[in-house]
Amino acid sequence: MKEKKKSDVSVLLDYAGSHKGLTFLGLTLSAVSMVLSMAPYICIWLAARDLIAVAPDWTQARGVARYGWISFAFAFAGILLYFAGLMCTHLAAFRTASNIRKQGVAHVMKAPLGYFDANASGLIRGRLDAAASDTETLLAHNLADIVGTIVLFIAMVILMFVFDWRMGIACLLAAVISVASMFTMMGGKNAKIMAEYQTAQDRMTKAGTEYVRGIPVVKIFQQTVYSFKSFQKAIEDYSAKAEHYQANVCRIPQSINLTFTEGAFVFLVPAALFLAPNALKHGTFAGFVTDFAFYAVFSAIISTALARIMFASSGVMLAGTALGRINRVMEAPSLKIPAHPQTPHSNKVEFQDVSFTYDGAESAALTHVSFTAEPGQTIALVGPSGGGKTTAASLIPRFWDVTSGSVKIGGVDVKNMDPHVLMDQVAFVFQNNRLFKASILENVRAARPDASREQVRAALMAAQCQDILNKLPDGLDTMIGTEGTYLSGGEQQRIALARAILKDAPIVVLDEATAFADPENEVLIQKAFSTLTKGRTVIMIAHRLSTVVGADKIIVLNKGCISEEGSHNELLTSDGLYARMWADYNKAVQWRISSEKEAR
Ligand SMILES: Nc1ncnc2c1ncn2[C@@H]1O[C@H](COP(=O)(O)OP(=O)(O)OP(=O)(O)O)[C@@H](O)[C@H]1O
Repeated sequence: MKEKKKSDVSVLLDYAGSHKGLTFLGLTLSAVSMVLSMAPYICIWLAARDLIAVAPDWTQARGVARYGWISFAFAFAGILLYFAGLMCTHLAAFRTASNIRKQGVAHVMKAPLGYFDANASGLIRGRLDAAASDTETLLAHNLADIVGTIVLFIAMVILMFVFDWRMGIACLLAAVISVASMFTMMGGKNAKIMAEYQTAQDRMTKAGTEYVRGIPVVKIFQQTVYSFKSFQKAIEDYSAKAEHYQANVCRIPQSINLTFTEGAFVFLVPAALFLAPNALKHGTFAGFVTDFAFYAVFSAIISTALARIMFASSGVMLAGTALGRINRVMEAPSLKIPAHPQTPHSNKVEFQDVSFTYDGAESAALTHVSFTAEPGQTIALVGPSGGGKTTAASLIPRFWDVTSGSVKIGGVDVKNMDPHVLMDQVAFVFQNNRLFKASILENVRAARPDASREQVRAALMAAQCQDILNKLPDGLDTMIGTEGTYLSGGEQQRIALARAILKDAPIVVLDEATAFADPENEVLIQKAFSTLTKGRTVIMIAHRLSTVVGADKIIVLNKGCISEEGSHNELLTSDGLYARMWADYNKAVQWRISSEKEAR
């Protein structure tokens, strides 16, 4: 049997968990308060009827004051229940929104790290935050208003038809036209247009963020916003989608709605005139006027109710698109966790016939790559740009999972290891070191939260960071990135090396990027490297060939394949790609030395 598709609201209510009942309680209270809110209108009508009946001797109308009190009591009770209902729906809405945020973050945490390359964490957070707040409005206000108004409508229809079904129809006709015009805005083609409009808004926000990030480049090259084609296109696209949405979805229904909401009694006067002769024949003029007053008063409630529905229905649409955004976060792929994790027997790292293609890429980034790093060995990955070095290194911590073949640590496929054990086994130092806006202590301690201050200090010393600590005002407790405390690229890298040293993992994956370091920094970084790599299995991505001369094995990756492998001397003898790269590298070094000499 085909499974019935759940409505957006019930999917959202599932996020409320144990607070779902509170939402229903809030909705019930809101519905009851709406029914009670009709009482003052009925009392006004009853008072008007009594007054008209005894006119012009008003003193005869003894019940009027009583109606006033009853009306007050019902209005007061209605307001109290409405507030109690709102308290319930608000509590449930806050919990639902926080559950959405928590579940979204928890789900994304299970995604492979590579997922964050294509989905910036800021964007995911922004998407979740905005979607959660949109649902908050629906669950806290809109839903209660919709349920309450529907109940109010039903009660009104019953009441009106009990009095005079013809006047009832006249009264409701305007309402039906209004509601029908509004419903044409929802669902089908219009929901698609609304979703496109929201997506265009998302895209513009994303492109705006990229533009702000790229402002330095724009300024340096004296460009204008128009040089940021994607941002310009996103703005134009958003503007077109917004106009399309206004023109095709909103304009006509909202005009009809406004006309009939404000003029809910347009059909009432003709109906009254039509029914007047017969009514006057069987009753008094006073009775006829009173009945007309009843419907005139109720048409005012219809206007209020319609305005409420109109406001609330936009909340439903907004929540529908918000749910779409939440679903996109929830669709993030999860890292497959083994049911029976295996423990590695050693620190050997093996690539066995590994091929890997990025999602959506036309060609493979790695093809049939096999190599082994024995425990304690240093393996250098070298090769032209785009050869696959970073990709190969990223497969060890499961940034991505191999397309075919296997990556093993100590004889166990990384896919069969407990992810926590995998992370404990391997320390990473990437080019983009990602220091947080926090103290140096906290930055280094991120690798091992239970480490003492002394252990952190020792790791910093081993990573040659003495000079950094000496020059900073608060030493270990200096906040990085605030009040002018900024570190150079080389200094940041040494802090990141301290973090890896503190982690004390038996396997180290290192993206050696000293290109931006000055000679002094470079010497210190090299010393920190040798401390970090001593006695460990090291996979090193090398950009500068001087650092790989001492490696146990050099793997030359070109266009995703291993084109050569061996020690430095072996590769020079075989006179292939590596030998050419080495010659080029030496030429570049010679050129630098001679230009520096000339400059002096
Ligand atoms: N996230 C990604 N999505 C799709 N393709 C990618 C992605 N990252 C890298 N690639 C592609 O995979 C191939 C290998 O890239 P990789 O970054 O591993 O090379 P590399 O040898 O580390 O290069 P470099 O020395 O310039 O850092 C390249 O063709 C690259 O365009």
